[in-house]
Amino acid sequence: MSELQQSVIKALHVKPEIDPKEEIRNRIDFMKDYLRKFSFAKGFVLGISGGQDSTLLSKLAQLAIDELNEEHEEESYQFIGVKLPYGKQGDADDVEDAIQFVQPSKIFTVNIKKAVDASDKALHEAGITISDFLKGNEKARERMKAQYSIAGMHNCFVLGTDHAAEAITGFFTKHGDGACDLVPLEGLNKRQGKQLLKELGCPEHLYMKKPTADLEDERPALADEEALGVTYEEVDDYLEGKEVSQEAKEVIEAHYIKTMHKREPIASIYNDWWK
Ligand SMILES: Nc1ncnc2c1ncn2[C@@H]1O[C@H](COP(=O)(O)OP(=O)(O)OC[C@H]2O[C@@H]([n+]3cccc(C(=O)O)c3)[C@H](O)[C@@H]2O)[C@@H](O)[C@H]1O
Ligand SMILES: Nc1ncnc2c1ncn2[C@@H]1O[C@H](COP(=O)(O)OP(=O)(O)OP(=O)(O)O)[C@@H](O)[C@H]1O
Ligand SMILES: [Mg+2]
Repeated sequence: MSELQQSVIKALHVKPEIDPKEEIRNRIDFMKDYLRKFSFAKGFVLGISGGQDSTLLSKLAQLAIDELNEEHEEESYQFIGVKLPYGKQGDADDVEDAIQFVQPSKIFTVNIKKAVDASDKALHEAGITISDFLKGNEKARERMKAQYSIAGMHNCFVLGTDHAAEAITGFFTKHGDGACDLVPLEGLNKRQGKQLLKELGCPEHLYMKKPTADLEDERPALADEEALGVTYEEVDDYLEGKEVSQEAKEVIEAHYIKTMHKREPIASIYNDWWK
């Protein structure tokens, strides 16, 4: 294993093998401990997209909330799941299946289309016509705004689904889905996330579907693997310290280096990661 691969694995806290039950327990306990630490806090908010990561984290969050409510013998804590479609969502049925599986304490629906289109129009009027790709990042940031408003009104924290297989490629929108208060899935790769969902009894189709950011109008449901130019099998192998093809290694490491700014503290005269 190269020095870079070793340092990536260490920085992203990935284990070559996991005990799914233990990972579930530790991550639920982390969320419970965090809420106990801040007495004003009453729960968590997370967008439910119908994809693997938000299904997993929503389920863990709801389990944490259920345990806290049971321990306090009152229903004072809540997990708020948020549907955040841009217009009509292609995989809306999967959102309903995820909700059925999680049984969130509360659900809100915020359609982000009007806000994103208004922002697009305002920029256009200012002489800036954004690309479809950048409009995708606006969708992610609009979702972030809605989640923070809901969290602010309910004394809740915003959860983020970032995990090792996403962090390594920096495949998230800076200050969009990358903005959050807690990252309980940190350290897991994509196949380990699947192991946890299987252990939790999740319907298989929710974790066997192709991961997609689904941000672009012109390429709906574009598979992450196509956008990244590498498969999650290869990314996961790399993160577990296994051999991957030279081509995959180059693609992964190029993403890692290019997106360093998303994982490090914001550049300033008091840090030197960027030098
Ligand atoms: N070296 C550097 N130091 C400091 N800042 C740097 C920088 N390089 C770029 N930047 C800044 O970062 C910006 C680019 O970063 P960012 O705005 O994030 O945009 P960018 O990384 O270009 O795009 C986000 C990518 O994440 C994907 N994504 C987004 C959301 C969700 C998911 C998903 O899987 O669900 C995937 C999306 O499909 C796209 O491929 C630049 O405009 C610049 O402001
Ligand atoms: N349409 C949506 N509705 C609600 N939340 C969304 C939506 N799209 C994205 N999000 C939020 O942004 C996060 C990042 O999206 P991402 O695609 O990485 O995760 P996912 O959809 O849960 O899983 P997968 O990677 O398998 O597609 C989601 O976990 C979710 O919290
Ligand atoms: Mg998705």
